[in-house]
Amino acid sequence: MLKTMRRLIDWTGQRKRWLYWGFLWSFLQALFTAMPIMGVAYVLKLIVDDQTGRIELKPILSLYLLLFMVLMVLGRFLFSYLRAVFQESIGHEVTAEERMKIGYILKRVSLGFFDRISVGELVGAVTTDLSFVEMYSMKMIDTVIGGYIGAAAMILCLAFYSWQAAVIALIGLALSALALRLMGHYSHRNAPIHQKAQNEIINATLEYVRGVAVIKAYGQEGAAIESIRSAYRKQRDINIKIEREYVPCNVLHLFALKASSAAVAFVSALLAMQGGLSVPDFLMLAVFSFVIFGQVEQVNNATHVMQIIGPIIDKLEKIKQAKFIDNHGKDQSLNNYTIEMKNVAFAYDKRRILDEISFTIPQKSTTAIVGPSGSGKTTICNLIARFYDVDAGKVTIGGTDIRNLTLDSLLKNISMVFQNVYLFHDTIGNNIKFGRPDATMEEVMEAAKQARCHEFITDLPDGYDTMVGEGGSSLSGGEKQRISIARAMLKNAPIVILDEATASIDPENEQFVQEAISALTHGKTIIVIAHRLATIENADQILVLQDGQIVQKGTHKQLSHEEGVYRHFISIREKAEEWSLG
Ligand SMILES: Nc1ncnc2c1ncn2[C@@H]1O[C@H](COP(=O)(O)OP(=O)(O)OP(=O)(O)O)[C@@H](O)[C@H]1O
Repeated sequence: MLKTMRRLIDWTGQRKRWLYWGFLWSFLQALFTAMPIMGVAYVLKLIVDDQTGRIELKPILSLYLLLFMVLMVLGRFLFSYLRAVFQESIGHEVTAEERMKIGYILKRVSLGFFDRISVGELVGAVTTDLSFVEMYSMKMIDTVIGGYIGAAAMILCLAFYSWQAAVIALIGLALSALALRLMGHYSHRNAPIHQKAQNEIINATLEYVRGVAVIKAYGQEGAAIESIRSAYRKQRDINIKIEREYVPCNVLHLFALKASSAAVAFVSALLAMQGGLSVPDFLMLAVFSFVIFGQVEQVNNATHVMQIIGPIIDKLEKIKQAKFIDNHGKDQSLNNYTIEMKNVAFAYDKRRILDEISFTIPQKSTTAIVGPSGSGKTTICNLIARFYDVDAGKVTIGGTDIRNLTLDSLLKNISMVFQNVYLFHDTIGNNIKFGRPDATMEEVMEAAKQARCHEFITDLPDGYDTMVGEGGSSLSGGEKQRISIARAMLKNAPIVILDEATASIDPENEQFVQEAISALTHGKTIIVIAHRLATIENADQILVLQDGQIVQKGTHKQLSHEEGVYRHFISIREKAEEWSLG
């Protein structure tokens, strides 16, 4: 627990000194809790002395007492307020920064990072995990450190009247610490299992929601729900196990403190009976024995929570240690957009996908990439946009190795239109604006007009303010495609990478989409994963990929006269297009 607390304190970074100030306020708060008790005992002593005729009390004393009490109460509330102000905002501030840091990191890592970490783990980290830390971290630090500081202040006051009572209180604290250590040991063992079960729940739920159409179509609700149920069962089991181990340790911890409180009261009574302690002092120690461990009693929760927070911090550290793909890049402007791949090799993990790939795409020309499914067409595009780094060889734009650019300075030159369009759960206007956030509404509409989607947008009841379902679920394939083209039009980057997804679009929509694409690509350097014969035939260059290698390169005219994959591919396409026309 102490290790996790130290990590949490370090985690607060620059705000660490606020925490330390908070500890000082906790100490003063405890003193201002103890002092009224001591004050009352003192006054009691005076009253007894007065009644036994040893002294004569002056009436003004009651006024002093009242003033003292009011001051103590005010002081206590003031320090409690200061402690809360100094400590409690830290958690919110640090987690907000942490979320932004993670967002920034995710923007700059390679896509391979997302293959190594599950969506559930990532979503869990920025939602439930960080919220947990936000809610509990500072409270728990305050409970533990504030609790022990408070107890130390009270024991100090006890020692002033009876060293025996102080020693007993210390023994009680030590025994409770032992029980807490045992609790920490169990929690430490269970926390990663708890975390894993939580990630499984998020993964299973996301999987279910994403695949709900397929699940319904195949009538497999039962099987899909089963994986969610199994995740919930695992979490239930680990929670029960945690509770079972927690309860005995907790009982031991509370017993040690309560027994020590009772022993303080008992020893004080003995001392009073033997004349070693006045009656008012005895009464005061008895009151102390009830309040001394007030906050320490709650440290049991902190021990448990700290053990959950430990693996969360591990996970956040793991995400934060992700290497930025553009660590060595510089912000540079490009003025030539000729793309070149030289002897490029690439593998996902260990599976080699591309080998010895070399080609040049002169600026303002169109290059079509064709090849069988899985041959690596999308992978080539991903390497040009530096979603991944090449394993060998290099990719240059305008003669500059793209590894020498920051991602921002590279990607501002590239517009991408993907086969699987993703639209955000936001208005249509904002989805288009994503291409250039500072664009005016007029510019958004102009891009939409060129992308042939203005009309259908204005036909919607809320026009550009129409909310799009997550992933674009409330629009047709062709509509989504045109909105994504409008987004790219607004960006107006000199290089356009296009996954020409025509298969899922009906002929009427296809014509609109083609018109939109022509408007987008006019005068740009274009790389297109081509499916339509017209695109392939009109390209300035065709790259034919097979088994991760470029097996043919040239214009349609040149390649049609060569024996090889291209001729075969074209004949299949011709048949397919005849079919779709027929
Ligand atoms: N993130 C990934 N991790 C591991 N393997 C991947 C990943 N993405 C793609 N692959 C594999 O790499 C190979 C090439 O994929 P790629 O998407 O580049 O092919 P493609 O030619 O564009 O295919 P299609 O025409 O079907 O879209 C495929 O075998 C695919 O399974």
